[in-house]
Amino acid sequence: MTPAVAVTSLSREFRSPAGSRTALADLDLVVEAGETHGLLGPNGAGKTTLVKVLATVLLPTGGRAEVLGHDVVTDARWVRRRIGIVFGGDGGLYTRISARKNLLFWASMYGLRPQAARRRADELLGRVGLDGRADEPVERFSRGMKQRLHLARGLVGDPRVLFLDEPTVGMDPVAALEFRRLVGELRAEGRTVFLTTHDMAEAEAVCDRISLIDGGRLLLTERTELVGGLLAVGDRIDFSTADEHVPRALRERSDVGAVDAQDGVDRWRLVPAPGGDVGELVKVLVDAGVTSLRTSPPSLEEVYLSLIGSRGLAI
Ligand SMILES: Nc1ncnc2c1ncn2[C@@H]1O[C@H](COP(=O)(O)OP(=O)(O)OP(=O)(O)O)[C@@H](O)[C@H]1O
Repeated sequence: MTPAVAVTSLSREFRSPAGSRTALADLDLVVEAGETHGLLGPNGAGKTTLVKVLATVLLPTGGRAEVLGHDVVTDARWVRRRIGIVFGGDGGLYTRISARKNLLFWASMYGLRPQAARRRADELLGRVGLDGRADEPVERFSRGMKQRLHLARGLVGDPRVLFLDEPTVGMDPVAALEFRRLVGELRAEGRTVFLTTHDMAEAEAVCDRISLIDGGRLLLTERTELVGGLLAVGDRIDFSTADEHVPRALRERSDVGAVDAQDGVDRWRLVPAPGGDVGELVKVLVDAGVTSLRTSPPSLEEVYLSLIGSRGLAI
């Protein structure tokens, strides 16, 4: 099947009198059709630039990018008709008019007749939970409500591929949860969702695969559930004990990397040292009388911090 996104040796330089800056450097990436793919990376990594190139908003300076098998430069019109774009902020929304009128306007831009446009607007307003405020000017909306309207706008053209740049910034936890449900629905409808996020829990919850980029280069692409296995350390072991000698004694062992107190009464987390045998450590813990043992692979956040580390602060 033709991939939703295929990027080959893609580069993008920004030139200015002060010098040139490489936002994307020789990037290769494939996003399969129907996949929900998350793009992670520190500030300035090139995430927005990549999404803009794929969405035909920005021209690449080298390499090639295709959406659904069509070149984003030479076939930009074809691509535009099949994608939806959701960028955060106020841009792209007409704030003096209502949410409904915004959607009707965008529906007319996609060539929908008035009746079909009204139906689409109603359906989308309900889908993003704005039906109760549909006729208020957007300038009265909170940031999260504007973000939800952006989402609705991105869906007006019934896109096969949806690009979302930081889609849940400004959403409250309930709206963010609703957003995850919505992404699940879009996925079930066979749409491809390509999203950038700084929210690791969100990426873990909604993405089939994750790509990590830094300095305009691709560091890795992996299935979300396998990302934890990329760290050359064993599973974490969570346990409960009221006996403070237990964590202290564990820290003395050469096969233990760290033992840290966790949220909750008498909860601890043991991280094995590289090469530490998780099975052996579990036995040690059982013999020490701990309770509520649970092992889990390293989280996406741990992998991210381990791979990107303090580079995330050096833009
Ligand atoms: N219009 C522009 N002119 C000059 N440099 C730019 C422009 N847009 C982006 N850049 C530079 O390109 C690099 C990548 O920026 P980009 O916005 O793609 O990063 P990002 O990964 O989306 O970051 P963030 O997580 O902060 O949103 C940065 O160094 C940025 O300063």
